[in-house]
Amino acid sequence: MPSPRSSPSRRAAPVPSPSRRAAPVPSPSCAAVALRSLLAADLRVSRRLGVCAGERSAWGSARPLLRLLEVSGHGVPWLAGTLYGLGRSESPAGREVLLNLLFALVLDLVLVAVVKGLVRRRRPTHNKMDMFVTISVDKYSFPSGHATRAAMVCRFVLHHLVLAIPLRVLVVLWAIIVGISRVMLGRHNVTDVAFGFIMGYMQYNVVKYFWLSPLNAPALFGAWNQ
Ligand SMILES: CC(C)=CCC/C(C)=C/COP(=O)(O)O
Repeated sequence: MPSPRSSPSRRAAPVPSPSRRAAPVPSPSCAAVALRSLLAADLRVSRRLGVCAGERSAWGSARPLLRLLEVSGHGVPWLAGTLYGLGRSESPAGREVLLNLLFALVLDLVLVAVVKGLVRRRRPTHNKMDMFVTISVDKYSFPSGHATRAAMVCRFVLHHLVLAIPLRVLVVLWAIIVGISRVMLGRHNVTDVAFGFIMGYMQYNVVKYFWLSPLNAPALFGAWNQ
């Protein structure tokens, strides 16, 4: 006996009333598709370029050298060196430059922490978290703090130090290599470093705009010059 359930009339799907039909899924915008493709390509390329991500990686033997570069662009040596220079400086002009460099370095740390905290992009999965002195937001990778610092310091040094051409070239090369090494070490994706360079470059404009001098911060410089 066929069960009543299998009768064709009972199995026909009910036609939903117009008000109960599922809402159409909005198709992603062109910008969203482009962004998703860019990020997917970024992850793929960055993984390939992470050739020093571990001792056993393709270029693992170069890792100690790249970690040295990592320290050269780290906030601690830059802050410590600037404070030391400020303590030793005997010329008002030198003190002015170093005080503004200190302001630039602190501004960089704050802005990078804010953006990292907002974006919360995780570091690449192939990164080994064995970095020299980090703060809590450094578990995030966007933007690269080394890239922002390198670009900003590079502009700062080129504007305020009188250097021979070979040294100027060396400063620019250092900034570029610090950025590239972040991807090779597996610390960052390419877009973290690219955005970091742009952000650091623009941060220098902020430092230039708010340049501290005896004219606009007489109390600061007056206290120092006594
Ligand atoms: C603790 C201090 C003073 C600075 C932290 C510097 C640091 C670890 C930045 C992270 O750089 P990346 O974003 O390039 O990995």
